[in-house]
Amino acid sequence: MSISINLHHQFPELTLDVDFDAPAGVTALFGASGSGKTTVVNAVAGLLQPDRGRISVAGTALLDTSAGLRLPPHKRRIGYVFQEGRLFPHLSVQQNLRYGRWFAGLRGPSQAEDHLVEMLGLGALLNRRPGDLSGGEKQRVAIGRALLSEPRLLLMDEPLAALDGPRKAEILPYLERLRDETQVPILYVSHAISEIARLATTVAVMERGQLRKAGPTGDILADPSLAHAIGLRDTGALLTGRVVAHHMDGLSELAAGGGKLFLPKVPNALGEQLRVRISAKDVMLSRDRPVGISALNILDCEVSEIRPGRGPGAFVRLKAGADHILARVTKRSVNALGLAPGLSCYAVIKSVSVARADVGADVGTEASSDHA
Ligand SMILES: Nc1ncnc2c1ncn2[C@@H]1O[C@H](COP(=O)(O)OP(=O)(O)OP(=O)(O)O)[C@@H](O)[C@H]1O
Repeated sequence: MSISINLHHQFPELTLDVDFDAPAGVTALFGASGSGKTTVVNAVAGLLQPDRGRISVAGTALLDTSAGLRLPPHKRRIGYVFQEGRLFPHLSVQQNLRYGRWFAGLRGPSQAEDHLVEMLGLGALLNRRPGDLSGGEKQRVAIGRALLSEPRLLLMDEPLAALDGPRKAEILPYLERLRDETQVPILYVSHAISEIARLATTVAVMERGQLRKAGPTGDILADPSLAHAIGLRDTGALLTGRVVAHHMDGLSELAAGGGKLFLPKVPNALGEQLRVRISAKDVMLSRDRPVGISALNILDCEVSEIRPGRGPGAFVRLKAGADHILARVTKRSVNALGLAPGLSCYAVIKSVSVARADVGADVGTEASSDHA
C-alpha cells in the first residue's frame, strides 16, 4: 500500500475520523466545503497534530501516536503544490525548479531534471520569469519544483482551482503523465468531480469530518449511495475503453462498456486506453433495443442496483461490460419499465453529451486490484 491514513481529531465543532489505504497513483480527497479535506492534508504535512493516528507513505511512518512518533514537517519529505504556484518572481523558471532541491538540502544536479522538464513541457520556458507565464505554466513549474525535491509524497491542494477552463484543460494531460510516469504517490484535494474522474486512482469521499467511503475511482463514482455526497448533478460513472477508429465524420469510436461508444473526435491514437465520464443525467434507459433513434450509443446492460432518492428521482446502477454506469431517471420510469436488479436493459447515451474534459488517459485497471 502506498498511502495509509488513520486519523482521529476532535475540534469543538467537528469530529474528524478517517481511515483508508490507497495504492500507488493519485488519491483524491473529495467532499463539500468544511468536510475536513484540508485538515487531513495538514495532518499529513505535519501542520496539525491530531489526537490519535497513524500515517505512512510507502511503508515509512510519518506519524504513529501510539508509538510516540510525530515527524516534524521538514523531516516528512513532502512536496506541495498549492492553488497559486507561489514561485519566486525574481528567479527564472530554471532557478525556481532548482530551488526545490536546494531547499530540501539536496546538493548537485538532479538526474531527473531533464526528464521532468520534458514531461512537464518546460523546455522553452527555462529562462523566463514567473511574471511572463500563464497560470497553467506557473503550475507546471510549481509541480516540477516540488518533484525535484525528491518527495516521498506530493500534496496537491486544489491545484487547478485558480485556473480558467482552457488552462485547466491544458494542464490535465500533464497531470495524467505525472500519475502514469512517476512513482511518487499524490494526495490530491479537489471540489471538482470532473478533475477527479480524469486523474484519480483512488477516491476518498468525506462528509462532515467522516470518511464516507474510499476505493477505486470507478467503483466510487458508480456508487449510488454516494450520489448525495458527490452532488446529484455531478454524479456520473466511468467507462474505460480503447480507441478503435477515428471516423471521417468527426467521431471517434471506442470499444467500451461491452459495446461501441462513439464520441466527438478525441486526439488519442488507436489502441490507447481512455476513461470517459458519463453523467448519470445523460443516460436514458430502455427495456427493448431502441430503433430509429438519433442517439448513437446503445449499450447492452444489466441492472445491478436501484436507489430511489427522496424526491421523484432514482439512480440505477448498471453493469456495462467490465464497468458500471449510472443512470438518473424518475421513479415513475423505474416503475413503468419494471426495472429490477438482474434485469437486462439498454443504456442510451448521446455522443455529444460527453464533453472533451470528461475524456482522459487511463493506465489500465491494475491499480484497482491492489485495493484493500
Ligand atoms: N484550527 C481549527 N480549529 C477549530 N476547528 C477547526 C480547525 N480547523 C478545522 N476545523 C474544523 O474542521 C472543519 C473542516 O475544515 P477543513 O478546512 O478541513 O474543511 P475542507 O473540507 O478542507 O473545506 P474547504 O473545501 O472549504 O477548504 C471546519 O469547518 C471546522 O469546524
